[in-house]
Parts: sequence; structure tokens; C-alpha cells
Amino acid sequence: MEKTVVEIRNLTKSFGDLDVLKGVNMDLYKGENLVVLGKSGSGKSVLIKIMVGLLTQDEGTLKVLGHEVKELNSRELNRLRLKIGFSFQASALYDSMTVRENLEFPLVRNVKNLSKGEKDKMVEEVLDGVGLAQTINQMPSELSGGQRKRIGIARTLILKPEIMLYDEPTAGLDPITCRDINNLINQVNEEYHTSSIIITHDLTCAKETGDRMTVLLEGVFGATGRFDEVFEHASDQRIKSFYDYNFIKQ
Ligand SMILES: Nc1ncnc2c1ncn2[C@@H]1O[C@H](COP(=O)(O)OP(=O)(O)OP(=O)(O)O)[C@@H](O)[C@H]1O
Repeated sequence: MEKTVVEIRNLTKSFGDLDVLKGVNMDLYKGENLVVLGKSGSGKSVLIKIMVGLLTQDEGTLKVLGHEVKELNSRELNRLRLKIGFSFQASALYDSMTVRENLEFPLVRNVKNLSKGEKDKMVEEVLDGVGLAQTINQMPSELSGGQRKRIGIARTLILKPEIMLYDEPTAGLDPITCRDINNLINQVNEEYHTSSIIITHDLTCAKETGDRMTVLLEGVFGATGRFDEVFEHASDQRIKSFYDYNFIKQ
């Protein structure tokens, strides 16, 4: 039986009269890439925020690595967050720091008693892992968008997370760089044994990275499965139009 690392059951969240999540069910299995698709404003960010304890659900349960997130105190929540790597849409590097300093930052904040040698080794390993060893002394402004995205992912990986959350990993990148990032997402799961949730509007990214995908439609997940199961034989018009827009009307 597959091990579940995130388990969501009948989750609801409203803001005043706006019912955003209306009974969401979702499982993230250990080692898989799960793609979450949905229109702008469908509630993807709200779901992620509940997952990392920045918002609390109204009803239902959300367990991450066996912990019901809403029941954790702030110390337990911080400990859990260290196991979740969050790759933001903007790679959010510190512009005044070199690549090395950017990568050291999470170590300095979160890991006590590391020697300089240990720190250097961890930085060099993770940078090599994303194929950018040569950029170690460069400033973020000297890097391309794709390289900055890779460094952002490396900075998340340095704490060896069990779960990776990618928010629009290919947004704003050209098709070739998108493919490189998609390959990197797959490589990360294999080499770091992470389980990942990838939020995207990009169906090529979904197809290339997702073991399974799920589409958030009007507050619930409308369809879940492999790419071909969800899209290529979709009967739901809302899912069909998502597919047509990405692959036909470009
Ligand atoms: N703290 C909040 N207070 C009130 N409304 C909120 C809050 N957070 C989100 N919402 C509303 O919930 C809905 C879902 O927002 P969310 O940010 O989750 O969308 P999304 O699917 O991530 O969209 P996008 O793809 O554009 O990032 C939106 O209508 C938004 O205005």
C-alpha cells in the first residue's frame, strides 16, 4: 500500500460569503509528483496556506506527515515547516547576497553548530545538484531567470525537505528553460526522495512532471489521475476547455 504524506478530507474554507474550498479530498503519496491545476482564484494558494499553517480550515482534516496541521503549536508547526520546501513563483533570492550566501542563509537560520567546512560542503553539493556549481560567487542579478529559479530550488533543497511545494515553477520562462525546470523537478524527486505538489497553469509542465494530476473546479477536485485519464478523454467541458486552451488555441 502506498504511503500517504499529505491527506486531505472534506476540507472547507470560506471568506465571508465566498466559499473557496467546498469539501476538498486529496492524497499526496510518498515519492510522487502531484500536479494541482485550477483557474486563477480557484483556491490553490488557500489550500497550500492551510497545509503550512498560515490559514486554518473551517471544517475537515488536513494531515501532513501524519500531523493534523491545525492542532500543532507554533514550535511543532515550525518543525513541520522545515520538512516542507516551498519554491515560490518569484525565486525570491536576496539580491545583495552572492549565490553562496543565498544558499547558506537557510542553514544559518535553521541548523545549529555547523562548521564552515560542513556548510561549504552542503552548499557545493546542492549547487552541483542543480547544475550551477560555476555560479557560486555570482550575484543573482548576473543570472538568467531559469538559473535564478534553479538557485531558488537549491536553496529550498539544502534543508533536505521531505515534501516540495512548487508554485508556478515555469511561469515567465521560455519553452526550453521550462523543459529544463521540468527535468529538474523530476530529478529532485529521484535524487532527494521528495514528494511534490506542483501548482501550475502550464499543461506541458503538468504532462512532463506529474505522475498524477488533479483539477480544482468550483471548490472541489473535479478529476484526478494520470494526464491521459484527466485530459485526453475528458468529458467535463470545464476540463476540456483547459486542455484546448493550452494545446490548441495558442
Ligand atoms: N485572506 C483572504 N481573505 C479573503 N479572501 C481571500 C483570502 N485569501 C484568498 N482569498 C480569496 O480566495 C479565492 C482563492 O484565492 P487563491 O489565492 O487561493 O487563488 P489561486 O487559485 O491560488 O489563484 P492564482 O492562480 O491566481 O494564484 C480568491 O477569490 C481570493 O480573493
